[in-house]
Amino acid sequence: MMILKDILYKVPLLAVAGSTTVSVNNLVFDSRKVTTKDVFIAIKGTVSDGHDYIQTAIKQGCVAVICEHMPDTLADNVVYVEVRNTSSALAIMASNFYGMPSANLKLVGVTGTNGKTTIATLLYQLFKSAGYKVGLLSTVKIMVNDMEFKATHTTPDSITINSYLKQMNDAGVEFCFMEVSSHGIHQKRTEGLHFKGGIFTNLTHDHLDYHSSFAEYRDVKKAFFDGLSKDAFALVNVDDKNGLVMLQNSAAKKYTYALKSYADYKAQILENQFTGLLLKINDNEVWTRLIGSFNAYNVLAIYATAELLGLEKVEILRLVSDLKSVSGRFQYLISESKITAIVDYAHTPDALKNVLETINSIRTKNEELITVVGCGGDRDKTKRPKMGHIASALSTQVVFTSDNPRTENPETILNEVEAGVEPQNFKKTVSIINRKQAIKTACQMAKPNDIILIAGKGHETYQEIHGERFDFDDFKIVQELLKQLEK
Ligand SMILES: CC(=O)N[C@H]1[C@@H](OP(=O)(O)OP(=O)(O)OC[C@H]2O[C@@H](n3ccc(=O)[nH]c3=O)[C@H](O)[C@@H]2O)O[C@H](CO)[C@@H](O)[C@@H]1O[C@H](C)C(=O)N[C@@H](C)C(=O)N[C@H](CCC(=O)O)C(=O)O
Ligand SMILES: Nc1ncnc2c1ncn2[C@@H]1O[C@H](COP(=O)(O)OP(=O)(O)OP(=O)(O)O)[C@@H](O)[C@H]1O
Ligand SMILES: N[C@H](CCC[C@H](N)C(=O)O)C(=O)O
Ligand SMILES: [Mg+2]
Repeated sequence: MMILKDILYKVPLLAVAGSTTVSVNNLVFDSRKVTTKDVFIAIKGTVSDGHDYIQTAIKQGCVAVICEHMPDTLADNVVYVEVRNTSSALAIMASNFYGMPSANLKLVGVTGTNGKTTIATLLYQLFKSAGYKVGLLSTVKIMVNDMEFKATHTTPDSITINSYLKQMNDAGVEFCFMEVSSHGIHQKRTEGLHFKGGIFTNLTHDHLDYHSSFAEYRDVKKAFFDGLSKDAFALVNVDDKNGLVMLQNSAAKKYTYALKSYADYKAQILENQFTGLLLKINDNEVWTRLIGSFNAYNVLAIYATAELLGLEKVEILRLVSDLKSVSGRFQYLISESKITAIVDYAHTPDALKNVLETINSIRTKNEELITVVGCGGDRDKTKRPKMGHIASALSTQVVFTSDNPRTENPETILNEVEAGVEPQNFKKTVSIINRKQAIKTACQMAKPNDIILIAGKGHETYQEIHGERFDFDDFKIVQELLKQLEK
Protein backbone atom coordinates (compact mmCIF):
# COMPACT_ATOMS: atom_id res chain seq x y z
CA MET A 1 0.00 0.00 0.00
CA MET A 2 1.19 3.50 -0.80
CA ILE A 3 -0.20 6.99 -0.33
CA LEU A 4 -1.44 8.51 -3.60
CA LYS A 5 0.25 11.84 -2.80
CA ASP A 6 3.69 10.15 -2.72
CA ILE A 7 3.04 8.44 -6.04
CA LEU A 8 2.14 11.81 -7.55
CA TYR A 9 5.52 13.34 -6.58
CA LYS A 10 6.68 15.62 -9.41
CA VAL A 11 3.55 15.01 -11.52
CA PRO A 12 2.22 18.41 -12.66
CA LEU A 13 -1.43 18.48 -11.48
CA LEU A 14 -4.15 20.60 -13.12
CA ALA A 15 -7.00 19.86 -10.70
CA VAL A 16 -7.81 17.55 -7.80
CA ALA A 17 -11.22 16.46 -6.47
CA GLY A 18 -10.97 14.55 -3.18
CA SER A 19 -8.02 13.84 -0.92
CA THR A 20 -4.72 12.51 -2.25
CA THR A 21 -3.80 11.09 1.16
CA VAL A 22 -5.76 7.93 0.29
CA SER A 23 -3.92 4.58 0.42
CA VAL A 24 -3.77 2.71 -2.85
CA ASN A 25 -2.73 -0.76 -4.03
CA ASN A 26 -1.61 -0.71 -7.63
CA LEU A 27 -1.38 1.44 -10.74
CA VAL A 28 -3.55 0.11 -13.57
CA PHE A 29 -4.27 1.57 -17.03
CA ASP A 30 -6.65 -1.16 -18.22
CA SER A 31 -10.11 -1.11 -16.59
CA ARG A 32 -10.39 -4.88 -17.13
CA LYS A 33 -7.50 -5.41 -14.73
CA VAL A 34 -8.63 -3.06 -11.93
CA THR A 35 -9.17 -4.54 -8.47
CA THR A 36 -9.97 -3.04 -5.05
CA LYS A 37 -8.06 0.10 -4.03
CA ASP A 38 -6.24 0.51 -7.36
CA VAL A 39 -5.49 3.78 -9.14
CA PHE A 40 -6.94 3.81 -12.67
CA ILE A 41 -5.06 5.91 -15.23
CA ALA A 42 -7.24 6.79 -18.24
CA ILE A 43 -5.20 6.86 -21.46
CA LYS A 44 -6.26 7.91 -24.95
CA GLY A 45 -5.07 5.03 -27.14
CA THR A 46 -4.95 4.34 -30.83
CA VAL A 47 -8.14 2.26 -30.73
CA SER A 48 -10.13 3.41 -27.72
CA ASP A 49 -10.09 6.01 -24.97
CA GLY A 50 -9.49 4.97 -21.36
CA HIS A 51 -11.73 7.86 -20.25
CA ASP A 52 -14.69 5.83 -21.52
CA TYR A 53 -13.85 3.12 -18.98
CA ILE A 54 -13.66 5.23 -15.80
CA GLN A 55 -17.08 4.05 -14.60
CA THR A 56 -16.13 0.41 -15.19
CA ALA A 57 -12.90 0.92 -13.23
CA ILE A 58 -14.84 2.43 -10.32
CA LYS A 59 -17.29 -0.47 -10.34
CA GLN A 60 -14.30 -2.81 -10.08
CA GLY A 61 -13.13 -1.01 -6.94
CA CYS A 62 -10.65 1.69 -7.93
CA VAL A 63 -10.29 4.52 -5.41
CA ALA A 64 -8.48 7.06 -7.57
CA VAL A 65 -8.71 8.14 -11.19
CA ILE A 66 -6.04 9.99 -13.16
CA CYS A 67 -7.53 11.67 -16.22
CA GLU A 68 -7.07 14.45 -18.78
CA HIS A 69 -10.58 15.86 -18.22
CA MET A 70 -12.90 15.42 -15.27
CA PRO A 71 -16.00 13.24 -15.88
CA ASP A 72 -19.38 15.07 -15.78
CA THR A 73 -20.42 13.32 -12.58
CA LEU A 74 -18.00 12.46 -9.82
CA ALA A 75 -18.46 9.40 -7.59
CA ASP A 76 -18.20 9.70 -3.80
CA ASN A 77 -15.15 8.12 -2.19
CA VAL A 78 -13.12 8.36 -5.40
CA VAL A 79 -10.27 10.85 -5.86
CA TYR A 80 -10.02 12.45 -9.28
CA VAL A 81 -6.76 13.97 -10.46
CA GLU A 82 -6.61 15.91 -13.72
CA VAL A 83 -3.29 16.14 -15.56
CA ARG A 84 -2.32 17.39 -19.01
CA ASN A 85 -1.02 14.07 -20.27
CA THR A 86 -1.94 10.81 -18.54
CA SER A 87 0.75 8.76 -20.32
CA SER A 88 3.46 11.09 -18.97
CA ALA A 89 1.85 11.08 -15.53
CA LEU A 90 1.73 7.27 -15.58
CA ALA A 91 5.46 7.08 -16.36
CA ILE A 92 6.41 9.38 -13.49
CA MET A 93 3.98 7.62 -11.13
CA ALA A 94 5.35 4.21 -12.09
CA SER A 95 8.87 5.40 -11.28
CA ASN A 96 7.74 6.80 -7.91
CA PHE A 97 5.72 3.67 -7.14
CA TYR A 98 8.77 1.43 -7.49
CA GLY A 99 11.15 3.81 -5.66
CA MET A 100 12.81 5.43 -8.72
CA PRO A 101 14.71 2.26 -9.61
CA SER A 102 16.36 3.75 -12.71
CA ALA A 103 18.37 6.10 -10.48
CA ASN A 104 19.94 3.16 -8.65
CA LEU A 105 21.65 1.65 -11.68
CA LYS A 106 23.35 2.85 -14.87
CA LEU A 107 20.64 2.69 -17.51
CA VAL A 108 21.53 3.02 -21.20
CA GLY A 109 18.85 3.30 -23.90
CA VAL A 110 19.39 2.27 -27.52
CA THR A 111 17.19 3.83 -30.20
CA GLY A 112 17.09 3.82 -34.02
CA THR A 113 15.43 1.77 -36.75
CA ASN A 114 17.85 -1.18 -36.81
CA GLY A 115 20.47 -2.58 -34.46
CA LYS A 116 18.77 -1.92 -31.10
CA THR A 117 18.40 -5.57 -30.06
CA THR A 118 21.89 -6.40 -31.30
CA ILE A 119 23.59 -3.57 -29.41
CA ALA A 120 21.58 -3.91 -26.19
CA THR A 121 22.00 -7.70 -26.07
CA LEU A 122 25.72 -7.61 -26.82
CA LEU A 123 26.30 -4.90 -24.21
CA TYR A 124 24.48 -7.14 -21.73
CA GLN A 125 26.75 -10.03 -22.80
CA LEU A 126 29.91 -7.91 -22.61
CA PHE A 127 29.25 -6.46 -19.15
CA LYS A 128 28.28 -9.91 -17.84
CA SER A 129 31.60 -11.29 -19.11
CA ALA A 130 33.35 -8.38 -17.41
CA GLY A 131 31.93 -9.68 -14.14
CA TYR A 132 29.09 -7.25 -13.48
CA LYS A 133 25.46 -7.90 -12.63
CA VAL A 134 23.50 -6.71 -15.65
CA GLY A 135 19.91 -6.20 -16.83
CA LEU A 136 18.40 -6.22 -20.32
CA LEU A 137 15.06 -5.07 -21.74
CA SER A 138 14.85 -6.14 -25.38
CA THR A 139 12.54 -7.35 -28.15
CA VAL A 140 13.76 -10.91 -27.65
CA LYS A 141 13.81 -11.23 -23.86
CA ILE A 142 14.10 -9.49 -20.53
CA MET A 143 17.01 -10.40 -18.25
CA VAL A 144 17.38 -9.58 -14.57
CA ASN A 145 21.01 -10.66 -14.36
CA ASP A 146 20.64 -14.45 -14.91
CA MET A 147 16.85 -14.61 -14.63
CA GLU A 148 15.03 -14.63 -17.97
CA PHE A 149 11.52 -13.28 -18.63
CA LYS A 150 9.39 -13.22 -21.76
CA ALA A 151 9.26 -9.94 -23.70
CA THR A 152 5.97 -8.78 -25.23
CA HIS A 153 7.14 -5.43 -26.59
CA THR A 154 10.48 -3.93 -27.61
CA THR A 155 9.88 -1.22 -25.01
CA PRO A 156 7.21 -2.32 -22.52
CA ASP A 157 4.76 0.06 -20.79
CA SER A 158 6.18 2.21 -18.01
CA ILE A 159 4.77 0.09 -15.17
CA THR A 160 6.42 -3.03 -16.59
CA ILE A 161 9.72 -1.19 -17.18
CA ASN A 162 9.88 0.15 -13.64
CA SER A 163 8.84 -3.14 -12.06
CA TYR A 164 11.71 -4.93 -13.83
CA LEU A 165 14.14 -2.14 -12.90
CA LYS A 166 13.04 -2.58 -9.27
CA GLN A 167 13.74 -6.32 -9.52
CA MET A 168 17.15 -5.41 -10.93
CA ASN A 169 17.80 -3.13 -7.93
CA ASP A 170 16.86 -5.97 -5.58
CA ALA A 171 19.23 -8.31 -7.43
CA GLY A 172 22.11 -5.83 -7.18
CA VAL A 173 22.25 -5.07 -10.92
CA GLU A 174 24.68 -2.25 -11.79
CA PHE A 175 24.10 -1.75 -15.52
CA CYS A 176 20.93 -2.09 -17.57
CA PHE A 177 20.68 -1.88 -21.35
CA MET A 178 17.28 -1.26 -22.89
CA GLU A 179 15.80 -0.81 -26.33
CA VAL A 180 13.86 2.39 -26.78
CA SER A 181 11.39 2.09 -29.67
CA SER A 182 9.72 5.02 -31.39
CA HIS A 183 6.33 3.73 -30.16
CA GLY A 184 7.80 3.68 -26.66
CA ILE A 185 8.98 7.29 -26.85
CA HIS A 186 5.78 8.52 -28.48
CA GLN A 187 3.63 6.81 -25.86
CA LYS A 188 5.92 8.22 -23.10
CA ARG A 189 6.77 4.71 -21.86
CA THR A 190 10.34 5.87 -21.03
CA GLU A 191 9.53 9.26 -19.49
CA GLY A 192 10.84 9.89 -15.99
CA LEU A 193 13.63 7.31 -16.32
CA HIS A 194 17.16 8.36 -15.30
CA PHE A 195 19.26 7.44 -18.30
CA LYS A 196 23.04 7.34 -17.97
CA GLY A 197 23.34 7.24 -21.73
CA GLY A 198 21.55 7.09 -25.06
CA ILE A 199 22.71 5.50 -28.31
CA PHE A 200 21.38 6.34 -31.79
CA THR A 201 21.95 3.68 -34.46
CA ASN A 202 20.27 4.86 -37.66
CA LEU A 203 16.99 6.07 -39.07
CA THR A 204 15.45 4.47 -42.13
CA HIS A 205 12.02 3.53 -43.38
CA ASP A 206 9.75 1.87 -40.80
CA HIS A 207 6.53 2.38 -38.90
CA LEU A 208 5.19 5.01 -41.28
CA ASP A 209 1.77 3.52 -40.59
CA TYR A 210 2.01 4.78 -37.01
CA HIS A 211 3.97 8.01 -37.43
CA SER A 212 2.37 10.44 -39.87
CA SER A 213 5.62 11.25 -41.71
CA PHE A 214 9.34 10.51 -41.71
CA ALA A 215 9.93 13.91 -40.07
CA GLU A 216 7.60 13.00 -37.21
CA TYR A 217 9.32 9.61 -36.84
CA ARG A 218 12.69 11.44 -36.67
CA ASP A 219 11.41 14.01 -34.16
CA VAL A 220 10.06 11.27 -31.90
CA LYS A 221 13.52 9.66 -31.82
CA LYS A 222 15.07 13.09 -31.21
CA ALA A 223 12.73 13.65 -28.23
CA PHE A 224 14.57 10.82 -26.46
CA PHE A 225 17.88 12.71 -26.73
CA ASP A 226 16.21 16.03 -25.84
CA GLY A 227 15.18 14.37 -22.58
CA LEU A 228 18.67 13.22 -21.51
CA SER A 229 20.27 15.08 -18.59
CA LYS A 230 23.66 16.79 -18.61
CA ASP A 231 25.11 13.88 -16.61
CA ALA A 232 24.26 11.44 -19.36
CA PHE A 233 26.09 10.73 -22.60
CA ALA A 234 24.55 10.77 -26.07
CA LEU A 235 26.37 8.58 -28.58
CA VAL A 236 25.25 8.87 -32.20
CA ASN A 237 26.15 7.35 -35.54
CA VAL A 238 27.11 10.33 -37.72
CA ASP A 239 27.31 8.28 -40.93
CA ASP A 240 23.51 8.49 -40.69
CA LYS A 241 22.34 11.89 -41.86
CA ASN A 242 20.08 12.24 -38.84
CA GLY A 243 22.82 11.49 -36.32
CA LEU A 244 23.66 15.12 -35.61
CA VAL A 245 19.96 16.07 -35.58
CA MET A 246 19.58 13.85 -32.50
CA LEU A 247 22.18 15.93 -30.64
CA GLN A 248 20.80 19.37 -31.53
CA ASN A 249 18.83 20.05 -28.38
CA SER A 250 20.37 17.54 -26.01
CA ALA A 251 21.95 18.61 -22.72
CA ALA A 252 23.91 15.34 -22.58
CA LYS A 253 27.67 14.98 -23.23
CA LYS A 254 27.92 14.42 -26.96
CA TYR A 255 29.93 11.67 -28.66
CA THR A 256 29.94 10.46 -32.25
CA TYR A 257 30.82 7.21 -34.00
CA ALA A 258 31.28 6.44 -37.69
CA LEU A 259 33.01 4.34 -40.32
CA LYS A 260 33.06 7.04 -43.00
CA SER A 261 32.64 10.47 -41.36
CA TYR A 262 34.82 12.32 -38.89
CA ALA A 263 33.94 11.04 -35.38
CA ASP A 264 35.16 10.50 -31.81
CA TYR A 265 34.99 6.75 -32.32
CA LYS A 266 36.13 5.52 -35.72
CA ALA A 267 36.24 2.02 -37.16
CA GLN A 268 37.54 0.58 -40.38
CA ILE A 269 36.69 -2.82 -41.81
CA LEU A 270 39.93 -4.65 -42.61
CA GLU A 271 38.34 -8.01 -43.43
CA ASN A 272 34.71 -9.05 -43.98
CA GLN A 273 34.09 -12.81 -44.12
CA PHE A 274 31.44 -15.42 -43.32
CA THR A 275 33.35 -16.18 -40.16
CA GLY A 276 33.43 -12.60 -38.91
CA LEU A 277 34.94 -9.13 -39.20
CA LEU A 278 38.42 -7.82 -38.62
CA LEU A 279 38.07 -4.21 -37.50
CA LYS A 280 40.35 -1.37 -36.63
CA ILE A 281 38.78 0.68 -33.85
CA ASN A 282 40.62 3.90 -32.95
CA ASP A 283 43.93 2.32 -34.06
CA ASN A 284 43.41 -1.05 -32.36
CA GLU A 285 42.75 -4.19 -34.38
CA VAL A 286 39.99 -6.45 -33.14
CA TRP A 287 38.41 -9.62 -34.51
CA THR A 288 34.69 -10.28 -33.99
CA ARG A 289 32.50 -13.24 -34.87
CA LEU A 290 29.69 -10.88 -35.91
CA ILE A 291 29.08 -10.83 -39.64
CA GLY A 292 28.31 -8.05 -42.10
CA SER A 293 29.40 -4.43 -42.40
CA PHE A 294 26.35 -3.19 -40.47
CA ASN A 295 27.69 -5.11 -37.51
CA ALA A 296 30.86 -3.01 -37.68
CA TYR A 297 28.61 -0.11 -36.62
CA ASN A 298 27.09 -2.19 -33.84
CA VAL A 299 30.47 -3.32 -32.54
CA LEU A 300 31.79 0.24 -32.66
CA ALA A 301 28.78 1.53 -30.69
CA ILE A 302 29.33 -1.25 -28.13
CA TYR A 303 33.04 -0.44 -27.84
CA ALA A 304 32.33 3.29 -27.36
CA THR A 305 29.58 2.66 -24.80
CA ALA A 306 31.77 0.33 -22.75
CA GLU A 307 34.49 2.98 -22.73
CA LEU A 308 32.04 5.75 -21.79
CA LEU A 309 30.82 3.55 -18.92
CA GLY A 310 34.37 3.26 -17.61
CA LEU A 311 35.72 -0.09 -18.81
CA GLU A 312 39.42 -0.35 -19.75
CA LYS A 313 40.25 -0.26 -23.49
CA VAL A 314 42.30 -3.44 -23.47
CA GLU A 315 39.60 -5.32 -21.61
CA ILE A 316 36.90 -4.07 -23.97
CA LEU A 317 38.87 -5.28 -27.01
CA ARG A 318 39.27 -8.69 -25.43
CA LEU A 319 35.56 -8.90 -24.57
CA VAL A 320 34.48 -7.71 -28.03
CA SER A 321 36.39 -10.55 -29.68
CA ASP A 322 34.44 -12.95 -27.48
CA LEU A 323 30.92 -11.74 -28.36
CA LYS A 324 28.49 -14.31 -29.74
CA SER A 325 25.77 -13.52 -32.29
CA VAL A 326 22.26 -12.66 -31.11
CA SER A 327 19.52 -15.22 -31.78
CA GLY A 328 17.78 -14.59 -35.11
CA ARG A 329 20.34 -11.98 -36.18
CA PHE A 330 22.43 -13.49 -38.97
CA GLN A 331 22.07 -16.85 -37.23
CA TYR A 332 23.44 -19.52 -39.57
CA LEU A 333 24.02 -23.22 -40.05
CA ILE A 334 25.92 -25.19 -42.67
CA SER A 335 24.20 -28.44 -43.67
CA GLU A 336 25.87 -31.74 -44.48
CA SER A 337 25.77 -30.98 -48.19
CA LYS A 338 27.32 -27.56 -47.52
CA ILE A 339 24.20 -25.45 -47.93
CA THR A 340 24.37 -22.35 -45.74
CA ALA A 341 21.06 -21.29 -44.18
CA ILE A 342 20.86 -17.86 -42.55
CA VAL A 343 17.95 -16.69 -40.39
CA ASP A 344 17.77 -12.92 -39.96
CA TYR A 345 15.23 -10.53 -38.45
CA ALA A 346 15.54 -8.09 -41.39
CA HIS A 347 11.95 -6.83 -41.61
CA THR A 348 12.59 -3.36 -43.02
CA PRO A 349 13.79 -2.42 -46.53
CA ASP A 350 17.09 -1.11 -45.17
CA ALA A 351 17.83 -4.15 -43.01
CA LEU A 352 16.98 -6.49 -45.89
CA LYS A 353 19.25 -4.55 -48.25
CA ASN A 354 22.10 -4.64 -45.71
CA VAL A 355 21.84 -8.37 -45.14
CA LEU A 356 21.61 -9.16 -48.86
CA GLU A 357 24.52 -6.86 -49.71
CA THR A 358 26.58 -8.42 -46.94
CA ILE A 359 25.93 -11.93 -48.28
CA ASN A 360 26.62 -10.79 -51.84
CA SER A 361 29.90 -9.19 -50.85
CA ILE A 362 31.09 -12.43 -49.30
CA ARG A 363 29.73 -15.16 -51.62
CA THR A 364 31.39 -16.24 -54.88
CA LYS A 365 29.63 -16.19 -58.26
CA ASN A 366 28.89 -19.95 -58.23
CA GLU A 367 27.22 -19.78 -54.85
CA GLU A 368 23.60 -18.82 -55.45
CA LEU A 369 21.54 -16.80 -52.99
CA ILE A 370 17.97 -17.94 -52.43
CA THR A 371 15.88 -15.58 -50.31
CA VAL A 372 12.66 -16.42 -48.45
CA VAL A 373 10.85 -13.28 -47.31
CA GLY A 374 7.47 -11.60 -46.75
CA CYS A 375 5.98 -8.70 -44.82
CA GLY A 376 3.88 -8.60 -41.66
CA GLY A 377 0.17 -7.72 -41.69
CA ASP A 378 -1.37 -4.74 -39.82
CA ARG A 379 1.92 -2.90 -40.17
CA ASP A 380 3.37 -0.26 -42.51
CA LYS A 381 2.15 -1.23 -46.01
CA THR A 382 4.48 1.09 -47.90
CA LYS A 383 7.48 -1.09 -47.08
CA ARG A 384 6.01 -4.09 -48.95
CA PRO A 385 6.86 -3.21 -52.60
CA LYS A 386 10.23 -1.84 -51.46
CA MET A 387 11.13 -5.14 -49.84
CA GLY A 388 9.85 -7.04 -52.90
CA HIS A 389 12.08 -4.91 -55.11
CA ILE A 390 15.17 -5.28 -52.92
CA ALA A 391 14.80 -9.04 -52.44
CA SER A 392 14.39 -9.72 -56.16
CA ALA A 393 17.13 -7.33 -57.27
CA LEU A 394 19.74 -8.67 -54.86
CA SER A 395 19.09 -12.44 -54.87
CA THR A 396 19.52 -15.20 -57.42
CA GLN A 397 16.06 -16.57 -56.61
CA VAL A 398 13.30 -15.43 -54.27
CA VAL A 399 10.45 -17.29 -52.60
CA PHE A 400 7.97 -14.70 -51.34
CA THR A 401 5.87 -15.94 -48.46
CA SER A 402 3.86 -14.91 -45.41
CA ASP A 403 5.48 -13.25 -42.40
CA ASN A 404 2.89 -12.66 -39.64
CA PRO A 405 -0.29 -11.85 -41.61
CA ARG A 406 -2.00 -11.00 -38.29
CA THR A 407 -5.57 -10.00 -39.29
CA GLU A 408 -4.84 -9.33 -42.98
CA ASN A 409 -5.37 -11.61 -45.96
CA PRO A 410 -1.93 -13.19 -46.68
CA GLU A 411 -2.55 -13.20 -50.42
CA THR A 412 -3.17 -9.44 -50.47
CA ILE A 413 0.10 -8.82 -48.63
CA LEU A 414 1.98 -11.04 -51.09
CA ASN A 415 0.49 -9.13 -54.04
CA GLU A 416 1.71 -5.87 -52.55
CA VAL A 417 5.22 -7.30 -52.07
CA GLU A 418 5.26 -8.67 -55.64
CA ALA A 419 4.21 -5.26 -56.99
CA GLY A 420 7.75 -4.00 -56.30
CA VAL A 421 9.46 -6.62 -58.48
CA GLU A 422 10.85 -5.15 -61.70
CA PRO A 423 9.85 -6.99 -64.94
CA GLN A 424 13.40 -8.26 -65.61
CA ASN A 425 13.33 -9.98 -62.19
CA PHE A 426 9.90 -11.66 -62.50
CA LYS A 427 11.37 -14.99 -63.53
CA LYS A 428 13.48 -15.14 -60.36
CA THR A 429 10.48 -15.10 -58.05
CA VAL A 430 7.77 -17.45 -56.87
CA SER A 431 5.15 -16.88 -54.17
CA ILE A 432 4.06 -19.54 -51.70
CA ILE A 433 1.69 -18.47 -48.92
CA ASN A 434 2.59 -21.26 -46.50
CA ARG A 435 5.92 -20.28 -44.90
CA LYS A 436 7.04 -23.81 -44.15
CA GLN A 437 6.32 -24.83 -47.73
CA ALA A 438 8.23 -21.78 -48.93
CA ILE A 439 11.27 -22.69 -46.83
CA LYS A 440 11.05 -26.27 -48.11
CA THR A 441 10.99 -25.03 -51.70
CA ALA A 442 14.10 -22.92 -51.06
CA CYS A 443 15.83 -25.97 -49.57
CA GLN A 444 14.92 -28.02 -52.66
CA MET A 445 16.24 -25.30 -54.97
CA ALA A 446 19.58 -25.08 -53.17
CA LYS A 447 22.66 -26.90 -54.41
CA PRO A 448 25.81 -27.52 -52.36
CA ASN A 449 27.53 -24.22 -51.48
CA ASP A 450 24.36 -22.18 -52.10
CA ILE A 451 23.03 -19.81 -49.47
CA ILE A 452 19.45 -19.61 -48.22
CA LEU A 453 18.42 -16.44 -46.44
CA ILE A 454 15.19 -16.61 -44.42
CA ALA A 455 14.36 -13.04 -43.50
CA GLY A 456 11.83 -11.18 -41.38
CA LYS A 457 11.07 -13.31 -38.33
CA GLY A 458 14.47 -13.94 -36.75
CA HIS A 459 14.05 -15.16 -33.17
CA GLU A 460 10.22 -15.30 -33.29
CA THR A 461 8.86 -18.68 -32.25
CA TYR A 462 5.36 -18.20 -33.63
CA GLN A 463 3.45 -17.16 -36.71
CA GLU A 464 0.31 -15.06 -36.30
CA ILE A 465 -2.37 -15.90 -38.87
CA HIS A 466 -5.95 -14.57 -38.68
CA GLY A 467 -5.13 -13.26 -35.22
CA GLU A 468 -4.08 -16.67 -33.93
CA ARG A 469 -0.51 -17.62 -32.95
CA PHE A 470 0.94 -20.95 -34.12
CA ASP A 471 4.34 -22.38 -33.13
CA PHE A 472 6.84 -21.47 -35.81
CA ASP A 473 10.61 -21.15 -35.66
CA ASP A 474 12.46 -20.37 -38.92
CA PHE A 475 15.78 -21.73 -37.64
CA LYS A 476 14.40 -25.03 -36.33
CA ILE A 477 12.33 -25.54 -39.47
CA VAL A 478 15.15 -24.99 -41.94
CA GLN A 479 17.43 -27.18 -39.82
CA GLU A 480 14.90 -30.05 -39.86
CA LEU A 481 14.02 -29.68 -43.54
CA LEU A 482 17.65 -29.73 -44.66
CA LYS A 483 18.28 -32.81 -42.53
CA GLN A 484 15.24 -34.60 -44.00
CA LEU A 485 16.11 -33.68 -47.58
CA GLU A 486 19.69 -34.79 -47.16
CA LYS A 487 18.83 -38.20 -45.69
C1 LIG B 1 -0.24 0.69 -31.45
C2 LIG B 1 0.29 0.54 -30.07
O1 LIG B 1 1.45 0.82 -29.84
N1 LIG B 1 -0.56 0.09 -29.15
C3 LIG B 1 -0.14 0.00 -27.75
C4 LIG B 1 -1.08 0.85 -26.93
O2 LIG B 1 -2.37 0.35 -27.10
P1 LIG B 1 -3.55 1.25 -27.68
O3 LIG B 1 -3.13 2.67 -27.73
O4 LIG B 1 -3.98 0.63 -28.97
O5 LIG B 1 -4.68 1.02 -26.60
P2 LIG B 1 -6.26 1.10 -26.83
O6 LIG B 1 -6.76 -0.26 -27.10
O7 LIG B 1 -6.58 2.19 -27.81
O8 LIG B 1 -6.78 1.52 -25.39
C5 LIG B 1 -6.54 2.80 -24.81
C6 LIG B 1 -6.55 2.66 -23.34
O9 LIG B 1 -7.84 2.21 -22.90
C7 LIG B 1 -7.68 1.12 -22.04
N2 LIG B 1 -8.86 0.25 -22.09
C8 LIG B 1 -9.26 -0.32 -23.25
C9 LIG B 1 -10.35 -1.18 -23.26
C10 LIG B 1 -11.06 -1.43 -22.06
O10 LIG B 1 -12.03 -2.18 -21.98
N3 LIG B 1 -10.63 -0.82 -20.92
C11 LIG B 1 -9.55 0.00 -20.91
O11 LIG B 1 -9.20 0.53 -19.86
C12 LIG B 1 -6.43 0.42 -22.51
O12 LIG B 1 -5.83 -0.38 -21.52
C13 LIG B 1 -5.54 1.62 -22.86
O13 LIG B 1 -4.88 2.10 -21.72
O14 LIG B 1 -0.74 0.76 -25.57
C14 LIG B 1 -0.76 -0.58 -25.03
C15 LIG B 1 -0.36 -0.50 -23.57
O15 LIG B 1 0.91 0.06 -23.42
C16 LIG B 1 0.21 -1.46 -25.82
O16 LIG B 1 0.17 -2.79 -25.34
C17 LIG B 1 -0.16 -1.43 -27.27
O17 LIG B 1 0.81 -2.17 -27.95
C18 LIG B 1 0.29 -3.03 -28.98
C19 LIG B 1 -0.08 -4.40 -28.40
C20 LIG B 1 1.36 -3.18 -30.05
O18 LIG B 1 1.32 -4.09 -30.85
N4 LIG B 1 2.32 -2.31 -30.10
C21 LIG B 1 3.43 -2.36 -31.06
C22 LIG B 1 3.09 -1.72 -32.40
C23 LIG B 1 4.62 -1.66 -30.42
O19 LIG B 1 4.49 -0.90 -29.46
N5 LIG B 1 5.79 -1.94 -30.99
C24 LIG B 1 7.04 -1.34 -30.51
C25 LIG B 1 8.21 -1.79 -31.37
C26 LIG B 1 8.14 -1.36 -32.75
C27 LIG B 1 9.51 -1.53 -33.41
O20 LIG B 1 10.37 -0.64 -33.23
O21 LIG B 1 9.72 -2.51 -34.11
C28 LIG B 1 7.40 -1.85 -29.12
O22 LIG B 1 8.05 -1.08 -28.38
O23 LIG B 1 7.14 -3.02 -28.86
N1 LIG C 1 23.40 -1.25 -37.35
C1 LIG C 1 22.57 -1.79 -38.25
N2 LIG C 1 22.28 -1.13 -39.39
C2 LIG C 1 21.45 -1.66 -40.30
N3 LIG C 1 20.86 -2.86 -40.18
C3 LIG C 1 21.11 -3.56 -39.07
C4 LIG C 1 21.97 -3.06 -38.03
N4 LIG C 1 22.01 -3.97 -37.05
C5 LIG C 1 21.20 -4.97 -37.42
N5 LIG C 1 20.66 -4.75 -38.63
C6 LIG C 1 19.70 -5.57 -39.39
O1 LIG C 1 18.43 -5.32 -38.81
C7 LIG C 1 17.84 -6.52 -38.30
C8 LIG C 1 17.22 -6.22 -36.94
O2 LIG C 1 18.28 -5.99 -36.03
P1 LIG C 1 17.95 -5.74 -34.50
O3 LIG C 1 17.01 -6.77 -34.06
O4 LIG C 1 19.22 -5.58 -33.79
O5 LIG C 1 17.21 -4.34 -34.66
P2 LIG C 1 16.10 -3.64 -33.76
O6 LIG C 1 16.41 -2.19 -33.89
O7 LIG C 1 16.12 -4.21 -32.42
O8 LIG C 1 14.73 -3.99 -34.46
P3 LIG C 1 13.20 -3.87 -33.79
O9 LIG C 1 12.77 -2.48 -34.05
O10 LIG C 1 12.39 -4.81 -34.58
O11 LIG C 1 13.30 -4.23 -32.37
C9 LIG C 1 18.99 -7.52 -38.20
O12 LIG C 1 18.51 -8.81 -38.35
C10 LIG C 1 19.89 -7.08 -39.32
O13 LIG C 1 19.42 -7.58 -40.53
N1 LIG D 1 8.65 -4.88 -33.86
C1 LIG D 1 8.26 -5.08 -35.23
C2 LIG D 1 8.53 -6.49 -35.59
C3 LIG D 1 8.14 -6.92 -36.99
C4 LIG D 1 8.51 -8.34 -37.23
C5 LIG D 1 7.90 -8.96 -38.42
N2 LIG D 1 8.11 -10.37 -38.32
C6 LIG D 1 6.41 -8.67 -38.51
O1 LIG D 1 5.66 -9.42 -37.91
O2 LIG D 1 6.01 -7.73 -39.19
C7 LIG D 1 6.78 -4.70 -35.40
O3 LIG D 1 5.96 -5.09 -34.57
O4 LIG D 1 6.49 -3.99 -36.34
MG1 LIG E 1 14.61 -4.88 -31.23
